[in-house]
Amino acid sequence: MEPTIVTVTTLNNWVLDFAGNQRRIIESIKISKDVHKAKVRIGSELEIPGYSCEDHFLEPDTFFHSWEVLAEVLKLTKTEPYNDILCLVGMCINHHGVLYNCGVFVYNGTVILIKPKLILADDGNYRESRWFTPWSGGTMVMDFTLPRCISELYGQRKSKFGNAMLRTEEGYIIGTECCEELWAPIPSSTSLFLQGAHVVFNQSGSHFSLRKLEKRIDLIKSATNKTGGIYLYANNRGCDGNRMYFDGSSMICVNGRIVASSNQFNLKDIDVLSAAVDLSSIETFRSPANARAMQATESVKLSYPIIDITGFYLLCPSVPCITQPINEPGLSIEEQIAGAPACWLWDYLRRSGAKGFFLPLSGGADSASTLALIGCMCKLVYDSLKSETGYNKEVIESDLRKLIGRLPESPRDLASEIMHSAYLGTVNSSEETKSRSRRAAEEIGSRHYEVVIDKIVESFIGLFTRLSKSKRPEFKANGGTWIEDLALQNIQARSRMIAAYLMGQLLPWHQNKPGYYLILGSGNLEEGLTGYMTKYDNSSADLNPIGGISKVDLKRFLIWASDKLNAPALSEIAFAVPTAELTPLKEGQICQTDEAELGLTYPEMSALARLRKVDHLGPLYTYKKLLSEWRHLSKLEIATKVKRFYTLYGKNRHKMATITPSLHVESYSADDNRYDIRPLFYNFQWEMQFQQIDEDSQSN
Ligand SMILES: Nc1ncnc2c1ncn2[C@@H]1O[C@H](COP(=O)(O)OP(=O)(O)OC[C@H]2O[C@@H]([n+]3cccc(C(=O)O)c3)[C@H](O)[C@@H]2O)[C@@H](O)[C@H]1O
Ligand SMILES: Nc1ncnc2c1ncn2[C@@H]1O[C@H](COP(=O)(O)OP(=O)(O)OP(=O)(O)O)[C@@H](O)[C@H]1O
Ligand SMILES: NC(=O)CC[C@H](N)C(=O)O
Repeated sequence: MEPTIVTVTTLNNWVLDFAGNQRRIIESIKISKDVHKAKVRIGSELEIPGYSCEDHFLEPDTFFHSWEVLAEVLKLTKTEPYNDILCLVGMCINHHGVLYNCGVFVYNGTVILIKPKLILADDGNYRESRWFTPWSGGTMVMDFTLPRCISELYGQRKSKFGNAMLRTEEGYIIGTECCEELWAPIPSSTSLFLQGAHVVFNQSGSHFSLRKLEKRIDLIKSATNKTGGIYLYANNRGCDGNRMYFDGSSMICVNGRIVASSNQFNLKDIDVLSAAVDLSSIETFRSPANARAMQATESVKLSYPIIDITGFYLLCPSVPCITQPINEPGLSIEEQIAGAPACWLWDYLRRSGAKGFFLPLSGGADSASTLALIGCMCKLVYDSLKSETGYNKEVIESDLRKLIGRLPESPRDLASEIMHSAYLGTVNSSEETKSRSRRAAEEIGSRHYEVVIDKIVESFIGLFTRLSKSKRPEFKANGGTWIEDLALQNIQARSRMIAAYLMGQLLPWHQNKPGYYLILGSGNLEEGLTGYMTKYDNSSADLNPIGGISKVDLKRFLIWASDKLNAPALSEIAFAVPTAELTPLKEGQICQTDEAELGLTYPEMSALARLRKVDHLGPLYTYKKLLSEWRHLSKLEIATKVKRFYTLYGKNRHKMATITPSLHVESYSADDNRYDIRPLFYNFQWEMQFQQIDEDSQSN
């Protein structure tokens, strides 16, 4: 047996919060040593400045403060009791005027090696090459002159910079790769392991998206299941100031099997994962694998430079037992939909300085889902308050005291302080939705109000009739045109948002609290894509927790949440027919339903949206693909649905410019600002595209 103890840290860091990030990094090193007696501590990608700094990576301040934080790490690890632990820290570094995304190896107060990222992440949400350059110096290592704040500490003037591996006193070889390098067809870790690395680290900034963890686990396991070795994967966690949620799930893997994993969703600011691993198991795994050996001997031509870590022994001879493999982590879709937004909302709330949320609650599935997510957040906060210890408990307690002035006695108690909702009814609203809205709010614990907004709407219409010399717009049901009908719908919806901002501002004052409440919007992903919402109503809240989630998944989530939160009204809402309630009721009954107005069902929209964004198909190729997928429909029916979708999408794309910021969840997200980068307006006649669809669908 050749045992050692390693730790992988998952920190909830925040962009440019250098003081906070420093506290968390320092504390994580202390825990690694004090609690876990570890020989190795690795942190995530860009943990010092925070992953999502974006154009702040162009500011010299970001680099300057990052070095200052690294100086504190050097001071901590220079002497007893926090020396003799190899640390890998993530930060940005300017070398000869080129900006690199780097991992910095530190041992006993010395910078041993700076390893720049070799392959940058540039797809989907990522745009790293806007700021950084990938290292293209191959296996070259150069001298790096350390800045004065480092050299003044202990006199180290130079360090190594480049693509190298490290060697311990016993001869164990250590390498590292950075996030995207694992996602490439030939990961850097493969050549590191083939060239003899025993342990490879991965520093990641990998965001949550539904069903993505499975792919990540496959990649992590595949890093060692053919080459053998120990793989330490450290990811960020939390909302670091943007639309993404970094979902932790840091892992330790030995010869293709996961031996430890941190949670995907929790509220720990500092999460240190450790494992006792047997280094001798690598040789026994490797030696029978001839194919590996053949490629290993071939790969020596690449020949990484090796840097010795003087005085560092990786072995911990007194480890009593080795950590055993665990089941692969994985949560249901419902748990993922609850987990990511709940954590993201808590980070957003505590970091924004707001005192709570205000939600226009219609009694429909979208706003009820938003309410349920707040319910899940309150439960998570309360459960964490009870279960956490030490640093993490102190942080949760301090955040709660700042937010509500005390510690809550239950999730509902917390909700009653921070969650506020209102049914904003008009003559077009029904008793059913009003009652469902009230009951759902009560069950979650939201302070609920019932407000009638007819007078506001009427005064807007009055404003126009004075101008139009009494020419009064009418609903279509009352003999008006579509133009009149839409204008009358839109003014109701838009008035709601204005009323919501008024309530979000004045309710805290009325409740003798300082501050303001964040206005929550509740447009689902398909509504955003097709523009089935009113511009400057739902497009203009402060944040929208469900904007990246499909209505199909939201329904499943509501039924699940109804059970978990003991809130029966949520499941009643999930089974109700979605309706905007913006047009007159017929004999007290709803006559406007979403799917009938749109001419598409929500599952159909979800499928079309996936083909547009994930498969990158335009109208004609979408139609062609669906001919084989939707065998239950005729050519003509498919053509009509594809054209309807693309007409709505093309006509309403402009609404994405003012869309409420939402958490990134689904791979076919339509968030124009960061993820779905496309024009603001189209010729939505799609002349050539639709003509070809027509020719084909009308032929035999
Ligand atoms: N190319 C372009 N670039 C920039 N802006 C453009 C534009 N084209 C129109 N616009 C602007 O957009 C406006 C039209 O958009 P908008 O005001 O949203 O109005 P619009 O899209 O016409 O109507 C909203 C639709 O959403 C439906 N809906 C469904 C469910 C719920 C709700 C709800 O609100 O609760 C609403 C409602 O039934 C209606 O069909 C135009 O009046 C114009 O100001
Ligand atoms: N009567 C209402 N009271 C308060 N808010 C409302 C009311 N009607 C609409 N809203 C707000 O406008 C948003 C958009 O309405 P929409 O009809 O699209 O969603 P919904 O009613 O929540 O769900 P569904 O589409 O499933 O009926 C709602 O999510 C809600 O925030
Ligand atoms: N930061 C990165 O390199 C991201 C890599 C990867 N594509 C992911 O989504 O996790």
